Amino acid sequence: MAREQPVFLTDDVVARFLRYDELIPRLEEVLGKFSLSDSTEVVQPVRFVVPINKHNGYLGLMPAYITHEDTLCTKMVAFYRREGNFTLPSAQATVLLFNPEYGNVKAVMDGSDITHKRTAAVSAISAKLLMPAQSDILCILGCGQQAVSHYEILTQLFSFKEVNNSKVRVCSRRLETAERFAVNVKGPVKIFSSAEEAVRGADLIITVTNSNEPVLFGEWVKPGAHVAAVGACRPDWRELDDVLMRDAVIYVDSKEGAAVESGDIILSGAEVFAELGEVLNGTRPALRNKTTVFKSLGMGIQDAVAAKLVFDKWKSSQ
Ligand SMILES: NC(=O)C1=CN([C@@H]2O[C@H](COP(=O)(O)OP(=O)(O)OC[C@H]3O[C@@H](n4cnc5c(N)ncnc54)[C@H](O)[C@@H]3O)[C@@H](O)[C@H]2O)C=CC1
Ligand SMILES: O=C(O)C1=NCCCC1
Repeated sequence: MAREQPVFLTDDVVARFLRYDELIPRLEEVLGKFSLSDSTEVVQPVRFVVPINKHNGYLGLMPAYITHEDTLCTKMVAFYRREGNFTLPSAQATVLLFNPEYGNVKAVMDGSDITHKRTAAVSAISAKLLMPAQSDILCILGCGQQAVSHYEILTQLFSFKEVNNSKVRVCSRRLETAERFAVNVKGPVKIFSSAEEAVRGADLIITVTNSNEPVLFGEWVKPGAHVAAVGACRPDWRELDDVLMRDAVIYVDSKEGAAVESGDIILSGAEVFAELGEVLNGTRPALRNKTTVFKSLGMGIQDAVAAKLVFDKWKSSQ
């Protein structure tokens, strides 16, 4: 039998088929299974990272196999720490979806939309479980690609109050990035030039910066608030200071990943309380009344469920 050639799904096709309402339950299911102590269902090594020193970047390889869906997948993502007017986004991702029985590639997909949506969706799951029951104010630090997807899903799922003519506070290192963000998103934002002013009083704080030093300080954070910290994905990078890491209850996506990749965890010496998946599968509690941090690093299984969803929907549309 002749082998079928892989299909290439461009970013706009992926974006058309990837919907948050279908993605979120699949992420919840796979994260829950990943965090079961005897899980053999979900196989995912810690990301393998190759430094690209000459260009201040990294290439991350993110394979995963999910038995219950029979999904074999890997994402390759190159990411860069740089500021200024580069023509391309600071992360470039490609996803390969395999036929698990024979190992041939079924689909090659642009991984940008998958990366933006699955990361924001996982932060939204953390917010659903861990932010205060009455959460009025959302603050986003960083105004790049991830800030846009986080704004989209968080304002869709939760109703933040109109405070000073704005539901969402944002602050970025450069004012022009924040202004571009405000034009791009569909909805009101209030731009702050001081991160401290943006953060004080917020119930839900998202850090989506490419900083390698703290941008969020425990002293500014309202007791009981929830922080989803998405940047600082290298062992020597920080977004959060030691005070916040010491005082908050810390959740992560993967304990194994956090111990190797998260500068906020490694350098602060903070203890991890639980994986988000343990809350989802009922083995650890969601301490919503405390100040909580969800340290997100990104996982291959998140890309795998998203890629399978896209491929199945694309296939049935043919
Ligand atoms: N946890 C996860 O699953 C994932 C994490 N990431 C990480 O999330 C971060 C954001 O990703 P993108 O939005 O794609 O990057 P981006 O390069 O599009 O945006 C980064 C933003 O951070 C801002 N920034 C830098 N330093 C700042 C500071 N001190 N205060 C306020 N803003 C500051 C920049 O001005 C820029 O607006 C990156 O670190 C990336 O590596 C990306 C994908 C998945
Ligand atoms: O999970 C991902 O995808 C990424 N994580 C950290 C760095 C950029 C991409």
